[in-house]
Amino acid sequence: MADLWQVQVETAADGADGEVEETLYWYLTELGLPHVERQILGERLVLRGYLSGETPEGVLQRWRENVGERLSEKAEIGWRAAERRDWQKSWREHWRPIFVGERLVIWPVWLPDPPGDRLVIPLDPGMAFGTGEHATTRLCLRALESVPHLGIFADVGCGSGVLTVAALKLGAGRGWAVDTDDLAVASTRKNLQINGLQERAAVAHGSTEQLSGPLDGVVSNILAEVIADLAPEFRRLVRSGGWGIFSGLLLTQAPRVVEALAGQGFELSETLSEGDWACLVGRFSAERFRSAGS
Ligand SMILES: C[S@@+](CC[C@H](N)C(=O)[O-])C[C@H]1O[C@@H](n2cnc3c(N)ncnc32)[C@H](O)[C@@H]1O
Repeated sequence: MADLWQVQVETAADGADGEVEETLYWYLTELGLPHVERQILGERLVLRGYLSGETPEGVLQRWRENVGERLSEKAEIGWRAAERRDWQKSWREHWRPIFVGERLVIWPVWLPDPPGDRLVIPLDPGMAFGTGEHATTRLCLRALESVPHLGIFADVGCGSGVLTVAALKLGAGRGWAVDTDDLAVASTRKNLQINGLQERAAVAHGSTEQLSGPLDGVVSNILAEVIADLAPEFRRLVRSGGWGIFSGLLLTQAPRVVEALAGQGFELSETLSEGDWACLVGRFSAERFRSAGS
């Protein structure tokens, strides 16, 4: 078994085809790649990421067929066995500080001298998703900045823990972080420790079944279908008037997810977007939920 798989997608670098790049990022995220490196080599754009070596090669083959159905003419797709140290080296070379919203900066923990005029989130995400490189993470961070009272919250699908750490630094009192992936749970614990916040958040393996309310709010950056399926759970957990921030979805998927959430009393106040990605921001209202008879 390979230590890791290095997955690489190559396409024309020509900017007119930004849509191809967006689509490729989407497919890479769906495959579960936590970080995607982007390099321009001459006329070619190369997107590269690393996946657990436990991923069966058949999964990669099926994935290539799916991508090929839409992009066979435009992208070359390949993978090879790689070692953990390849990933560590390339990751440290490529990941840069990421400035988000008005107040935050995500700072690779191994770099010196973070800026003094921002709330710094030193992070070592390891193999977990949540470096700030992906638009959906940045959208959730921007949305968190805008919530006046974060209170007690849950981060469902915490990945590296970046949203949990940010919410606590932005003034939340306490947090719960859950994820179905062991690597993410370990990464969130590590990042809470790096930030000295381990006493203010509880981390558990699993999903919403690990949580009980009432919470002041929930943030969840997963995938459109998962958020729609979890809508009744979010309602169960969040108090009336509490906030909700949901991402991991494309703008085209937003209406379906909004409908599922609205059925649980969620009132959308804003849809943030970056490229094709969307983030839903709103509150859970008691009235509509009760009148729906649930
Ligand atoms: C896109 S990443 C988000 C990571 C981080 N919160 C961020 O915003 O960058 C989604 C995470 O959700 C986790 N996940 C997927 N389905 C889940 C579920 N049903 N319940 C909890 N976590 C889930 C994945 O393991 C992954 O770590």
